[in-house]
Amino acid sequence: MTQYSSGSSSSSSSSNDFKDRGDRRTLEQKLMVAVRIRPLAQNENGTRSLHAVKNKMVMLEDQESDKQKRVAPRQYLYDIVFGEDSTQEEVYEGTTKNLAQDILNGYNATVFAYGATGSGKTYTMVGTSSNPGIMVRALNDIFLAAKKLPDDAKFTVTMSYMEIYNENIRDLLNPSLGYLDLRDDTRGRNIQVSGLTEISTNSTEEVMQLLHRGNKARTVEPTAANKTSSRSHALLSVTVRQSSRSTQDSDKCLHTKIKQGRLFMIDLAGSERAKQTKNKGKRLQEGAHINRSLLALGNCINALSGGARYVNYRDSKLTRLLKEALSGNCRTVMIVHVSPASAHRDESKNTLMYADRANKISNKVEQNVLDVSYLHVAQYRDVISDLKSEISRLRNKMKSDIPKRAESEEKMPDNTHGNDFRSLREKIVFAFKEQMRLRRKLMELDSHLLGLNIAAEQQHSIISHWESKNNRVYGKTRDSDTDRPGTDYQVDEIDDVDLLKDDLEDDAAVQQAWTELTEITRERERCTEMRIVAEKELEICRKRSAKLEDELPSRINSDEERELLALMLRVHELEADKMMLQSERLVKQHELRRRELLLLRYDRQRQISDEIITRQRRIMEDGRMALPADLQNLYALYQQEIQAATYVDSNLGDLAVSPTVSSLSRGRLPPISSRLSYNLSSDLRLASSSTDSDWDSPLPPIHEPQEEVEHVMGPVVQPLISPAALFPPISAANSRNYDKKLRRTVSDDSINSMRFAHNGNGRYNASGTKTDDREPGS
Ligand SMILES: Nc1ncnc2c1ncn2[C@@H]1O[C@H](COP(=O)(O)OP(=O)(O)OP(=O)(O)O)[C@@H](O)[C@H]1O
Repeated sequence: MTQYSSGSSSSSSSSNDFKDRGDRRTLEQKLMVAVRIRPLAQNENGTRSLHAVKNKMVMLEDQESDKQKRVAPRQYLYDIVFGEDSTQEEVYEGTTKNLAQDILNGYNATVFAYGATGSGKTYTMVGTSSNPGIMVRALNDIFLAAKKLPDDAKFTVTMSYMEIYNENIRDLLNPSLGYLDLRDDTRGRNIQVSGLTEISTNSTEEVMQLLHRGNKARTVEPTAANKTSSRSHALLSVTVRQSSRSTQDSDKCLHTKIKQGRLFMIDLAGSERAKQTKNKGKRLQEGAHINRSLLALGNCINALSGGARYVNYRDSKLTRLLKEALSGNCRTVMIVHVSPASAHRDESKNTLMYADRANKISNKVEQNVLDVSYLHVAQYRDVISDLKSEISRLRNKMKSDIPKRAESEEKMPDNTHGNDFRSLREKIVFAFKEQMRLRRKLMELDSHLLGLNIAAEQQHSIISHWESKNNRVYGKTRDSDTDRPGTDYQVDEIDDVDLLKDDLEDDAAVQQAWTELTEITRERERCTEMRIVAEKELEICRKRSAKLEDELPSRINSDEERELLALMLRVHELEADKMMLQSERLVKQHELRRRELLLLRYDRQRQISDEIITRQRRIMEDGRMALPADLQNLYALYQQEIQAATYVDSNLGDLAVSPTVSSLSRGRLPPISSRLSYNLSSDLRLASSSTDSDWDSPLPPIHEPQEEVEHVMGPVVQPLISPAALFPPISAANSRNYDKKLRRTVSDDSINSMRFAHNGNGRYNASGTKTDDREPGS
């Protein structure tokens, strides 16, 4: 299943607005419109109605009637205009060359050729063997650029090629599959062509052969307007995926950076007028389908250029597939083709106007970089793409070597052959099933390892929290071994037996976390060993499959057998699709867990910051220190933030008289606490201030935390696991009981909610239930 969602692209244009979002770069990208004017054909009588002016403008001559009225010729401005004598190389360099590099940098891009029938679209996109077009040149450049990548970067190119003919999708790399379904979710996103052949290769020659094969399979018919008129829209998709492994961190996790870019190259069928093409019957019906889908495309372009809030992409399969290119995360180049001949003036004018509207469309594009900080997530996609290559190799084997088959037919009596074929088929099915089992096992082990890494991080956070809390509150010093379980704290001064009891309980909590951590580490080692064994088994299985594949061509004896095998491969393909969906779900689940952990960390940091502010404030109030102006400004900003959050949180209706403004105008700051009423600031200062002084503090009152975690900064985004479940408020005056309560929560809820239950045998499973001892993937 091929996905046509989330894409992006970059641009070399300096006018683009790049924003850095951490690792990802986002930019506002205008749809680039290029115009190519094809040379006059021999049968066109030599008069021209349009020509290029200075690579940016097309001048459209008047009609005879306008000339008499002395109407000025129309001028159209575009990003770039190629005149009649432009070469294939110039067009490629001016429109697509930069995209090839962008794809390697993890951006998505689309180039599509638009124009009336016979205007030169296929010439630009496909070209001839002596003068290749954009598709071949772009693929060549992608492979050349990939060769320059560092050796440790893993690089794969996957391609698919399809056509939309009469609103039906056909696989050009495997036309025998018949019509394919287009699927998307209810909101029209994640568009997928089910069952489309995706071939993964690192060989330029193979890609060129595939492209040639696809072009030969395309529906092309002669019409009065064009001897080789394309009767379908052809869509070539090239996906480049790079993963580079970098440093290992203290947890021995591999950090993998994955960049994925996709280049979509589309040769649209030409818009046509029945009068000009003189089409009848089947040709006329094709023309109607072509025009309808181009009309849908035109409507989308109109809506987008006019800034419409709703754009209807659902009118044709073409627009559904182009949705991302037109309005999503994708850099898009539209190459508009026109004939200069006077006879085609009206069509050319329509096309130029169409292009003019498209000129106003812009997209937000983003680099597709996934920083995978956990072990092996990157392999999910590899697993699926390996499976798909396996299937497509088998398919190719089925088709090749027919002469050999004929020879073997003569040698073998009928029933021997039947048994032989059956046994081979069974062996292939078995080998494939075995591969699927092992790959699934690997995937599940990886997923389990990811979960263990997250659980380990969580335990580290718990340990670090309790330890820092003890050091801070009771001024204890730790000996050098406290990082390990079973270590005693050195207590300087203890005059309270209860405190000592609590200390011991804290210590027990830390110890428990350490115990959990040791078990997690043990489980991690066990899984890693299982993984190594599974990988070895898979390698053996793959070799066995390859041997069976080699035998295949000589064993197929009839079309029925071929069909049977094709059916079997289809089943395998669907299995692979299913596995892909499962793997994507796993990746999403892990991403969610990772974000939960991140939220917990941020919340912890925020609590520490609040504590620092509160303590510093106490010192300032006690010492009656004057506030420096810049700090006062910062407090004002802080106050505004809290109010904004409070407003959203509690839907406070009437904030007409802003306390911030009124308090600041009196040179004082309003209270910090969001729960405090604004017009009682002086009472509140008395109620919540840390001192009994009548000194009029310029600082906001201190907010005393209550039993539950108070969010001084206003409402926080709640992670799926409440931060309170992991970290108690540092500043809680009566935190001892609360701490005890939390400790229980830490060891039960947090782990449970991360869905890692500890079973009786000291093993963790990812299901969150105390079930049996089954190995992942078994
Ligand atoms: N720039 C060019 N230089 C030389 N020949 C060209 C050029 N553009 C187009 N041609 C020739 O014009 C004819 C029509 O071109 P082409 O088939 O590419 O048109 P098309 O727009 O793809 O038409 P259709 O929509 O009917 O498929 C072909 O014979 C092609 O070789």
